Amino acid sequence: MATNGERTCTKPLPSPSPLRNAKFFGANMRILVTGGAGFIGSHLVDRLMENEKNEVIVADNYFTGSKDNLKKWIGHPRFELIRHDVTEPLLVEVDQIFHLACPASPIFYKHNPIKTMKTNMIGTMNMLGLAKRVGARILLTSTSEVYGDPLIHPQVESYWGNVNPNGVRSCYDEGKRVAETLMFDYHRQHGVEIRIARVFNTYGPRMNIDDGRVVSNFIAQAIWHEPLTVQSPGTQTRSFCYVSDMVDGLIRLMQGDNTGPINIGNPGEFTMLQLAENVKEVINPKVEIKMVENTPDDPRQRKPDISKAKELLGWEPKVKLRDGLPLMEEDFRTRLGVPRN
Ligand SMILES: NC(=O)c1ccc[n+]([C@@H]2O[C@H](COP(=O)([O-])OP(=O)(O)OC[C@H]3O[C@@H](n4cnc5c(N)ncnc54)[C@H](O)[C@@H]3O)[C@@H](O)[C@H]2O)c1
Ligand SMILES: O=C(O)[C@H]1O[C@H](OP(=O)(O)OP(=O)(O)OC[C@H]2O[C@@H](n3ccc(=O)[nH]c3=O)[C@H](O)[C@@H]2O)[C@H](O)[C@@H](O)[C@@H]1O
Repeated sequence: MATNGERTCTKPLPSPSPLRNAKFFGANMRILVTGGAGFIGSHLVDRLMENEKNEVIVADNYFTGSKDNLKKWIGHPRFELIRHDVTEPLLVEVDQIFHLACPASPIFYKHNPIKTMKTNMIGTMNMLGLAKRVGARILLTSTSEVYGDPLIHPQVESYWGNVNPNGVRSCYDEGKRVAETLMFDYHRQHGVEIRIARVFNTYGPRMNIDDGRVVSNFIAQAIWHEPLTVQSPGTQTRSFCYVSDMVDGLIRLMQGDNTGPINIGNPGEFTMLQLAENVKEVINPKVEIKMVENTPDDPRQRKPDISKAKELLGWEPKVKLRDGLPLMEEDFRTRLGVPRN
C-alpha cells in the first residue's frame, strides 16, 4: 500500500543550516527549482517569483529547457540561474526544493536512457542529500507513468502499477519509481520532509515546439497544415491538465502537511482520436488526421483519481481542454511567427 499521506516518520527534522538565514533583504523563503528552465518548471518559477517574500534559484542543464523560458527573471535581485546537472552535487542553502529536473517527453527521455536513469537516481539522491544537509522540504514531480500500463482505472495512489522493468520506457518510469523510493527512504531514515506529486499529462504555453508529446505535436501540425499524427490504435486515452492548474497543485502540495504520493492531473479523459478531433475543431478544421505506428509499451489508458488532491489539498483543475488549447495555440503561433488568418 502506498502511504496515506501522513508523515510516517517520528524522527526530528534535520536542523536548518545557519547559512539559510543569509537572505536577500526582504525575502524569507529561498526556494530551489531543479529543472526550472523547462516547461512546468518555468511556470512554477513565475508563480513563486510573484511572491515578494521568495528568492528563487533555478538549477538546470538546459537539456530540454531553455533560458528563454526565464528571460523575464534574469537579472532580478531575487532570482538566480545556475547551469548545473543534478547528477552532480549542488551546494546551496535553501528552505524548499522543487525537484523537477528530468526530461519528460518520451523521445527525449529515450534519447539517452542511461542518463535519464542517472538523473532520476543520482539526481534525486543528490537533492535529498542537499535537503538533509540544510533541513529543507523537498517535493518530487513523479509521474503517472509509475502506474505503467495500468490495470486499474482510474488510477488511485494505492495502486502499485503494471510496469515493464526492462522496456524502452523503463529508464523513465522505473527511474521515477526509484526516485519515489529514495524520497521515502530519506524520510524514514533521516526525517527529511518530503512531498511527492504524481503528475499526469500536462500541456500549455512554452512546451518545446519539437517536444514530441501529443498536444504540442498536434498543435504545431494544425498550425502548419500538416496531418495530425495519431499513433495507432488511437483509442488509447490520456487526461490533460493545463499548466496553471498543475502549478497550483504543486504549490499546495508543498505548502500542505501531506507527504503524498498524490495524483495531480485533470480527470477529463480523451482518446487520441478525440484529442485530434478537438485540435482540428479548435485550430484548423481543414487539417487531416493520419494514423501512424505506435511506440512500444505505450499505456492504453490513463486517468487520475483525484479524490486525495481534493480532500487533502482542496485542489481540483479549473481549465478545460477546450479552453486550454487556444491559449497554447496563441503561444505556438507567436513563437512560430504564423498568425491566425
Ligand atoms: N509535462 C508532463 O506531462 C509531465 C507529466 C508527468 C511528470 N512530469 C515531470 O515534471 C517534471 C517537468 O516536466 P516538464 O514537462 O516541464 O519537462 P521539461 O523537459 O520541459 O523540463 C525538464 C527540465 O529538466 C532539465 N533537466 C533534465 N535533466 C537534467 C539534469 N540532469 N540536470 C539538470 N536539469 C535537467 C531540462 O533541461 C528541463 O529544463 C519532470 O520531472 C517530469 O518527469 C511532467
Ligand atoms: O503524464 C505522464 O505521467 C507522462 O506522460 C507523458 O507520456 P505519454 O503519455 O506517453 O505522452 P505523449 O508522448 O504525449 O503520448 C500520449 C499519447 O499520444 C500518442 N501520440 C503521441 C504523439 C503523436 O504525435 N501522436 C500520438 O498519437 C501516444 O501514442 C500516446 O498514446 C509524458 O511525456 C511524461 O513526461 C509524463 O511523465
